Amino acid sequence: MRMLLIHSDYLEYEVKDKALKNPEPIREEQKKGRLEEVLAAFISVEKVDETNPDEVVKKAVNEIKDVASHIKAKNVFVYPFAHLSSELAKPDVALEILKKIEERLKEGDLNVKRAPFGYYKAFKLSCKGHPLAELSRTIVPSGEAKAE
Ligand SMILES: C[C@@H](O)[C@H](N)C(=O)N[C@H]1[C@@H](O)[C@H](n2cnc3c(N)ncnc32)O[C@@H]1CO
Repeated sequence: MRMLLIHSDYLEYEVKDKALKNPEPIREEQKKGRLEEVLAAFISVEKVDETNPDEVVKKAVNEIKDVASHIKAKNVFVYPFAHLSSELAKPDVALEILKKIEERLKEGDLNVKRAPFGYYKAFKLSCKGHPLAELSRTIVPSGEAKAE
């Protein structure tokens, strides 16, 4: 899994079109979304994650919580983003993993949204620019060497 973490004044998105034949079904109110003072987690789920989804979910949640507490962000946006890797996991596996990350984060005291999966989306972001405002993380199941 590859994550790009951006601390932003806000993140807003608008669903434009289907990017998969069968995108995640969404309600009207999910076609647009916005959070203020947010840690945006742009996530590419990778093939290697299919070997142990539960472990990568746990590691991703820990990383996101750790960064959120350091930058004192109470809002997190889980954002499916297929552009951080050339070895993407299958969509059905990726969606399940992203849903689990959202659920686990919600168990804590963070306010969490997840952007819809399987769509082209317009989005606006306002990176804060402090030293911890732009971070990336590579997460793999243990026992898997990550080819650089
Ligand atoms: C396109 C761009 O504007 C938008 N932001 C986009 O990326 N859309 C992606 C994700 O929502 C999702 N998706 C499919 N596979 C994956 C995967 N392995 N990991 C994460 N998302 C995935 O399916 C869409 C097409 O790849």
